[in-house]
Amino acid sequence: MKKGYLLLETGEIFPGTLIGSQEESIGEVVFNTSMTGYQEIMSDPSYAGQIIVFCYPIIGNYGVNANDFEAETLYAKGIITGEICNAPNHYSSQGSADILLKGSEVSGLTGVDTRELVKTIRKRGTVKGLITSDIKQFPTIAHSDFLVKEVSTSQPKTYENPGAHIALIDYGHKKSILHALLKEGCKVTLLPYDTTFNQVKALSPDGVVFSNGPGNPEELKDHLAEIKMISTHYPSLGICLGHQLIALAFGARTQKLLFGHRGGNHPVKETSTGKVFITSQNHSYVVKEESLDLSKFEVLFKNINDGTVEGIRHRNLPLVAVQFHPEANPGPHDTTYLFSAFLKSINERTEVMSYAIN
Ligand SMILES: NC(=O)CC[C@H](N)C(=O)O
Repeated sequence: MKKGYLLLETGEIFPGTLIGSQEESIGEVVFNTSMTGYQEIMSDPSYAGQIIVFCYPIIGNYGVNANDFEAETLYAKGIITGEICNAPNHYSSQGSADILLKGSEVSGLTGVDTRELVKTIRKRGTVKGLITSDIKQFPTIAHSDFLVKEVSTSQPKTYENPGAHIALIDYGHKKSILHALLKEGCKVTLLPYDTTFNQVKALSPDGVVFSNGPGNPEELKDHLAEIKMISTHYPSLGICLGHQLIALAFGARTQKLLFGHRGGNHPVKETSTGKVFITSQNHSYVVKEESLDLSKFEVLFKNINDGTVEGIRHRNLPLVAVQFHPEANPGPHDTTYLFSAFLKSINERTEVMSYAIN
């Protein structure tokens, strides 16, 4: 048991015991309030560059297994827990969370006062942190926010199925998004983040999904013109980073929240009906409502806790984008209907429809 620390760039020090690779690691410290789903959270590529603090006091009690990964590897920079369970008990368990961290070369810290740490982040906002075995000066390392390239597929990959053909633009997709589309019977072609309109056109897909992903959406500003062309010409669904990119592409702006929304029980309200859905979320940035062109878009969902934009719909195009994760995993399945609604919008699209570029 090796003693370690989480040093925050704002000066606070949180002692604990090193777990996982036990290596020194620096990242943006964010917290997740989900009570379950630690394996899916740890393997969600949207956490690239971040150190995840689990608010739930014990992590690892039901182990990890081959089916619950959201990506091939873990991209997070570290894991912080109150307690980690090294004797998991579940019929599907194939190993412990600590062994997974070690095998994936991800560092971590357990035995940390996560309540105090979360209160600190809520006060300070998201800050950088260093997992280390000794207390030292906080390093000044140039930090890149352009993480999408690291987590996106480098080559197109096709998953055959008899249904509608969906191009899934991969900014660091969670496998659950791919699986939700395959479950709808779709053929899916996974495409690199920098795929152009002409490359999409060459595939003649029936629709396009813009995936989740890590970092600041503004880092992808060079791709916005292509994103606008693609989402103007094909029925499109944006999820999380994909939602932010669509909003930016149509001239809106994004801003960083003080400490983001990460958890499995974020309530959102459908503005047209007042109906509330409980959603899974993981994001730092939001679309600024006042920057949306309301003659072209309507706000489809709003977060009940802080009133931020959780979804938008184009008034004339079959284009919907949501800030939360309809694919869940972890989290409630209240909004999985958005995938079938997307497929419906594709099937109802008639040949004569032609969309003017907005
Ligand atoms: N899950 C995501 O796609 C996250 C989007 C973006 N990186 C954010 O933090 O807001």
